[in-house]
Amino acid sequence: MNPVIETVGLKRSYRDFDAVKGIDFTVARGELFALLGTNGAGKTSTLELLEGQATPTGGSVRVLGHDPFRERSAVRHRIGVMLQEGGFPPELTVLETVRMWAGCTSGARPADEALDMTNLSDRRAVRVKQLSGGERRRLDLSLALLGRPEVLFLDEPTTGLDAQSRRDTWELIRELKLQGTTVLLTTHYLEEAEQLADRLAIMHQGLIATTGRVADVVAERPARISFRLPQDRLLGELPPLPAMGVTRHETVGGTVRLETRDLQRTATELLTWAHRTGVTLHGLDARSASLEEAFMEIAKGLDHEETR
Ligand SMILES: Nc1ncnc2c1ncn2[C@@H]1O[C@H](COP(=O)(O)OP(=O)(O)OP(=O)(O)O)[C@@H](O)[C@H]1O
Repeated sequence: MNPVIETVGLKRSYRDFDAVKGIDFTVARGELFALLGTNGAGKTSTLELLEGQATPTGGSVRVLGHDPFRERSAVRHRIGVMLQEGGFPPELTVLETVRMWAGCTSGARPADEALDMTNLSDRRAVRVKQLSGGERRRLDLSLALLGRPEVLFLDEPTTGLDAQSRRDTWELIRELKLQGTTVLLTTHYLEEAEQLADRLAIMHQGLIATTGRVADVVAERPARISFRLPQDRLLGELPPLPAMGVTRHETVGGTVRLETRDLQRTATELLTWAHRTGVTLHGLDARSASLEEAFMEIAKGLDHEETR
């Protein structure tokens, strides 16, 4: 089946600065794809190309089988866009804003329905300038949903939302997905990507550093074990670390940190040794890699490569 979104060698430059340096990805119908990345990685620049707000410097982008910039009229009414900054007239009320937007949207949902979806119904008479930052984000989302879009572009949709509103928004996004909406989302909240994304890409300095399902991206990273040995014990007393499956180790401020690709084996051997020798491992902690670690390592690792 044809992908709903497809980029091939996509590039975007601002004068002589290359913000997006050639990226390839596809998003299938009904999928939620998350674009993550460090500040300035090129997420918004990419999103704007997908939304048809700008034309690529190189490569190509197709949305619903069309060039979103040149064939804007074929795409515009089938997509919903939530920008980072909505920029609404500050004097209009919430309801007036939604009605105004609905007037420019073919087949729009009733204004009340759109406000209900983002829990803004009780703020309908409030002027936009009086809304809190989080309420304004929810108004942005209501407007993006007005035209019942097949494809939804969400640029940091939950920035500034409190924990409850964030979870409500996640629930709404899940419901939209269940109804078949394809979603492309950028976020700085790794938990958001873990909760929602079918697949994700981590961008760094204009390139995709890694992409795949959350589990696949995390599986590329080592698990970690940390503990403190009693003062009269040395790390050298443990069985040979490579034989325990340890791929890297360090001791920082008395805490031993081990990395392993086989958490069960390394943890078992460590605990067996501790039991046999009667050693207490203080502050013992063992955990699989998280998306956050994958993210940090990518940002750190690529910076090292660049400064080499
Ligand atoms: N209009 C512009 N002119 C010049 N440089 C720009 C312009 N817009 C963006 N940039 C630069 O392009 C790079 C990518 O910006 P972009 O906003 O796409 O990053 P981002 O990944 O969305 O960042 P953030 O997470 O901070 O929102 C940044 O270095 C930014 O300064």
